[in-house]
Amino acid sequence: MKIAQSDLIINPDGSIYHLNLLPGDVAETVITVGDPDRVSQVSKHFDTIELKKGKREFITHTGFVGKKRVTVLSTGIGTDNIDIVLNELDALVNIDFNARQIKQELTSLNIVRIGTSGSVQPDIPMGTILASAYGLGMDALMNYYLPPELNSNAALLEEIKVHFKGFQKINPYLNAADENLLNTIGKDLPTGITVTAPGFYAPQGRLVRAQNAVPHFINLVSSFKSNQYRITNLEMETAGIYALANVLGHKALSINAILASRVNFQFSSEPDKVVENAIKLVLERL
Ligand SMILES: O=P(O)(O)O[C@H]1O[C@H](CO)[C@@H](O)[C@H]1O
Ligand SMILES: O=c1cc[nH]c(=O)[nH]1
Repeated sequence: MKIAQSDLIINPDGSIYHLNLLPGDVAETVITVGDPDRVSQVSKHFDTIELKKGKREFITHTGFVGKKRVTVLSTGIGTDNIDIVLNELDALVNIDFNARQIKQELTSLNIVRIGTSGSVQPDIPMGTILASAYGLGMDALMNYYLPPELNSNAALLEEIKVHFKGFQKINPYLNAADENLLNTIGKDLPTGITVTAPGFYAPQGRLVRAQNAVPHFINLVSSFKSNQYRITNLEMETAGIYALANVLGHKALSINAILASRVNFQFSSEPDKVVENAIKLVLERL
């Protein structure tokens, strides 16, 4: 079946609508970062850079790290952007743009997010590099997709729903990291469940001037425990990446540079250093 022009939008130069990339511009290993300025912080470590493209907040550099072709791409903030990035990355490798049809042979991308995040556990201090074993979405993205069959954990999600039962406005979704990426790039790192929030302030329990509808949000989040699992940190993209990667058959891992300690009410005085550590760790382990 042909995919409609309104559903898969291809620019006059043959590039995909938002990412502004041509099929072939994307490597099979894709690093995503939220901040567009972080793209060159990553690609400055590449041995060669073959292309730099961008549109809006979606900046892409593709090049080589040793013999491995790697793309680094900024997503901007939030799972609404993740919807665009994951669908357009998938289309670039799995749709024939001329025929507007799904290819016979599908490509599974390795997608590694390098993001910043806030810890909700006292033993995970600022400066920690943490791998997300699970992404727990508190946003609405996955209300619009059929859930993935792989890498979900229905029993753990049920326990989480019971824990958050007083907070009826959300329909949380839970997806696991790719096991192989977790055991290689995430090797020996602290792990946990990463909560993906639909905002930075009240949706992550911050109080500035507007009053919070969920006043003890950090306590609620940090007190969840089930066997070896607990919620470790808060950010704004991981759960969407894990869920859509699983829906579309890609492999994903999120690496978090912990900049805030929400239990100690502190924010890092050297955020760039922490992010640089996370970038180097990921590139060494690709
Ligand atoms: O540093 P990045 O990757 O943008 O990630 C975190 O930082 C942003 C909020 O400041 C959100 O995108 C959050 O997920
Ligand atoms: O606390 C934090 C820090 C970085 N990014 C977030 O989304 N939250």
